[in-house]
Amino acid sequence: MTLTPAVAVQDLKKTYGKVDAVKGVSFEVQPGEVFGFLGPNGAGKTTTISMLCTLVNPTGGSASVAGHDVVGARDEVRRNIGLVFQDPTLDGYLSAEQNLRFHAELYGVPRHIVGDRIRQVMEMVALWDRKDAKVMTFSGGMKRRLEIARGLLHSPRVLFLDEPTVGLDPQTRAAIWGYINKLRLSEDITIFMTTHYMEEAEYCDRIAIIDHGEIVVVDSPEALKASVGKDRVQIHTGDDERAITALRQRFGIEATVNEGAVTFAVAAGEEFVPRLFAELGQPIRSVSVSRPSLDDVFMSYTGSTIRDAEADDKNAWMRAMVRR
Ligand SMILES: Nc1ncnc2c1ncn2[C@@H]1O[C@H](COP(=O)(O)OP(=O)(O)OP(=O)(O)O)[C@@H](O)[C@H]1O
Repeated sequence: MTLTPAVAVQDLKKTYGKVDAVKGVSFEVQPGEVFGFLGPNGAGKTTTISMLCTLVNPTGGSASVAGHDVVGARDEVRRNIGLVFQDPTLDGYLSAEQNLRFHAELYGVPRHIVGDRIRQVMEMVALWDRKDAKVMTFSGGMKRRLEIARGLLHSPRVLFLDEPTVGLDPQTRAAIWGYINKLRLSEDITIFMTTHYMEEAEYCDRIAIIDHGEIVVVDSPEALKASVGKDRVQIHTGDDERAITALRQRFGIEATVNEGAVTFAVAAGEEFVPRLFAELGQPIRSVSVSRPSLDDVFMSYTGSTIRDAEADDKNAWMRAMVRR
């Protein structure tokens, strides 16, 4: 038996005037998966998620969510999805519980189960003891947790999270991920999320790397890291310039100075270290070898780091502003 994919996307496109925000992406998400879109600001993540949630009309291609077409069956799609977007849409003057009741009514959650369901989702994000407090008194992290609870209230098949932890401190981000992981165990749900944080992409079953409106590669974080095929070696030396020249001349390796250490990529890093000590001809004070990170994956598939890609996007935007 083949299951209907939770999300199926075929050559999906979105053009805003002259900007090709999404240039024909195709992928499938299986039921129960946590699937992430990883890419720098401006890569087209929000535009894609907005098309899947029926908030933006595609320019071309097709997509279905929980088996329903995002253009032809918008109401069915909406009934089957939960949304947590970057900008909070809670009513600060209402209590946490009132916000959820309002949403339950909007989504037609049957009256006789609303009370229990509200308690269940609020307990999941550890907010039940704050149910009567006005949302305006909540911290950013509490609001995001409440939004996740609200997104789950009507038991959606697919939960869409657009940058669920952006702007939150590391501790709160870790807590949000704790809730998301708990959620996978307790609810029969598929999670589709976007992020530009490498550490977050690690939590996903599979990720699609998206850059300039195109999917560059889709796979599990482990498989992607293995595909880079090289380890990262960092050495502390007495003279970085000389070490870099020696690496180039003796091994044909291009190294750079990164985080205060001479850094380069090489296959089977641990086996390379003894050769390095024997043949470099320069004093080495310390050495570390690490497996490739998702940063290295992004770099190897796109040719730049995610931070540099974001800086370029910001610069392009600033140039456009200056030209106006
Ligand atoms: N409503 C719009 N009108 C015009 N251009 C848009 C609109 N929405 C997005 N864009 C452009 O489409 C491109 C993709 O934007 P999108 O918001 O999807 O990227 P993103 O990867 O989600 O980045 P971020 O994380 O910053 O939201 C960008 O160049 C953006 O300026």
